[in-house]
Amino acid sequence: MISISNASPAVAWHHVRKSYPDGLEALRGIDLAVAPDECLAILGTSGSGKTTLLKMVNRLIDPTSGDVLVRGVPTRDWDPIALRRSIGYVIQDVGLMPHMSILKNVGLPLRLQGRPSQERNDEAWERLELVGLDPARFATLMPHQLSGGQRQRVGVARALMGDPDLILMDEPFGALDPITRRELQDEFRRLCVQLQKAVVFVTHDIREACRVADRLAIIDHGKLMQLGTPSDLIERPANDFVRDFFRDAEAVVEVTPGASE
Ligand SMILES: Nc1ncnc2c1ncn2[C@@H]1O[C@H](COP(=O)(O)OP(=O)(O)OP(=O)(O)O)[C@@H](O)[C@H]1O
Repeated sequence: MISISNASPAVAWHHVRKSYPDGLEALRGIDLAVAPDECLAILGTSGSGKTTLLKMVNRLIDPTSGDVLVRGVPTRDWDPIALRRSIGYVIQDVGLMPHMSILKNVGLPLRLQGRPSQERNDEAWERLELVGLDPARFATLMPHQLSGGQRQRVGVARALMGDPDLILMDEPFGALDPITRRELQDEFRRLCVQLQKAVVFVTHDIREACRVADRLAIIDHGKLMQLGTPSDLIERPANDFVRDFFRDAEAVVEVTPGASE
């Protein structure tokens, strides 16, 4: 599924460093690239710099030095609003507008682009179908009438509005029970294969990363420890940190789409 060699990256981090004003070095020289049809998981322990890395893509955070390129253009040359509107973004608590129907919530990105309501509603209807929510039932419901898993699907539907070629997700399945979480992970994996978009997602759950992503970037204390497919990392860990991360590798391999390829 990955075509890294013959396609320019959807996102690339070049020598990226980030120091916060209190002196903390959150990222210490990251080089990483995501192919246009690749799902990359950024994995690491709490505080390792995952979210900082992700938020640089849509310019919620700028690097202290180095470059982040989106579609070949450094983020500092992108207008932040135009950049954000061109990228789908899914966050853990989804952030739905409580007083808007599900259809209107999903249609919001197109509303911000000033697109007519019929067009917004038609596309939102299609996106709900795509994420497995029957629009005839869900379109008119309000967010509080949905379960956590259903709200998460709405978040994914909204991120797909306008057909972005790049989607960012920060712990998208974090707040769900294990069964719903697994179901959504599998469905999201199917969507990734079907839609062939660049997806970058942050998680600290190794099983989730192996289940959903093509490649994993393991970071620790702001440094890239290893980048590779799940089977690369399991079979050839670059160091003890990565080996420890995969301590229960046998169980991980069982759930790994790429591990047996
Ligand atoms: N605005 C800030 N000011 C100072 N330090 C910050 C700021 N934002 C993040 N940090 C620090 O940078 C480091 C990396 O944070 P980041 O949120 O990227 O980690 P993470 O890997 O996503 O963690 P988690 O899994 O717990 O969300 C942490 O030590 C954090 O405290």
